[in-house]
Amino acid sequence: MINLSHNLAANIITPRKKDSFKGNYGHVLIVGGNENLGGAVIMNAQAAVQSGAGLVTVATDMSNKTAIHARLPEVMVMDFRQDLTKAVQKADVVLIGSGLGEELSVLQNVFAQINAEQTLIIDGSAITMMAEHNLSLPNAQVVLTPHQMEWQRFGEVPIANQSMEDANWEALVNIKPEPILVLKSSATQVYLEDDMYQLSIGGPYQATGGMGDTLAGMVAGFAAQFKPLGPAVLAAVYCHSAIAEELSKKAYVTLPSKIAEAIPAFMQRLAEETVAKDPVDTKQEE
Ligand SMILES: NC(=O)C1=CN([C@@H]2O[C@H](COP(=O)(O)OP(=O)(O)OC[C@H]3O[C@@H](n4cnc5c(N)ncnc54)[C@H](O)[C@@H]3O)[C@@H](O)[C@H]2O)[C@@H](O)CC1
Ligand SMILES: Nc1ncnc2c1ncn2[C@@H]1O[C@H](COP(=O)(O)OP(=O)(O)O)[C@@H](O)[C@H]1O
Ligand SMILES: [Mg+2]
Repeated sequence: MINLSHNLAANIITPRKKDSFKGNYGHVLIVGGNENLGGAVIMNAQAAVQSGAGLVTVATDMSNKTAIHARLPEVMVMDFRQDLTKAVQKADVVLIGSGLGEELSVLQNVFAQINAEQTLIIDGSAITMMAEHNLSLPNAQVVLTPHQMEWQRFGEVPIANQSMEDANWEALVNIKPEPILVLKSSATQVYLEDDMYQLSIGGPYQATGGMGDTLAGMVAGFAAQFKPLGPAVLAAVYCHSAIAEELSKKAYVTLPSKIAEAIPAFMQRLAEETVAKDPVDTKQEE
């Protein structure tokens, strides 16, 4: 077990190169939000944009379009019931499942289009549908972000056993291709290659709807910009709870949208630590 520490995040969030443009920071496609759960994709998208993804497109139920545009003018919107072939092809990272409800054909279409080089983050309703319909993972770089009930459904590990590392590894052995597992709870664990990382920050001020949707958007935004994928996921998980913990000093609950608003300033502080540690290198990049 490795403590998911500040340094793991600080090492990956580095200053941006002066001659870069949006194409260097990845295109995220978010697929989710049925007619009742559009807020989930707004929270995904807000977190992905604030994390610094170069471009963000949301494929969703069209009843969500005006709300998304009103909240997030940075984001492009399309109907998740149209052919998603081109949209998936253009994406570096696809996040599917937050607020997706029971839109099985949307899930199957994305699974059919994704390729082995792309990152696929699977959250919320997509995990529940995979369990209900016995779907396998597609061939992609997969990150699963279940809460405890979703992991019980898909990984078939009873919630009571999920604090036991071995029980989760046993379930992971049977899942191909091997995903990165972010098992969310009051003591979130990340299973990555042969290691389990334990988050020791965060708290019950995070127990509010949309908190996981915000995390999923951060994972997508970080995965779009920072390589390799594993450390990017760890950094997103750490920053999400570190921001919440900071906000909790002055707030009884830390709303997901407030966490998203605080992401750029928090990332800037971590990037400045890189400059302080390595001033010569950074100067050469200017
Ligand atoms: N504003 C929105 O549009 C929101 C949309 N949401 C979406 O709604 C869909 C359903 O997700 P839900 O998680 O609400 O419903 P689920 O039915 O998938 O999970 C909730 C059930 O799991 C149980 N549970 C046990 N341990 C838990 C744990 N550690 N964390 C959470 N639940 C635990 C709860 O008691 C409850 O019975 C997802 O796609 C999700 O992304 C939610 O994120 C809430 C906000
Ligand atoms: N008591 C708690 N302590 C720390 N983190 C918590 C606590 N309760 C919830 N969280 C965090 O909030 C998020 C909840 O995710 P999830 O249940 O998927 O939310 P939603 O689907 O409503 O967006 C996870 O990141 C989880 O770790
Ligand atoms: Mg969730």
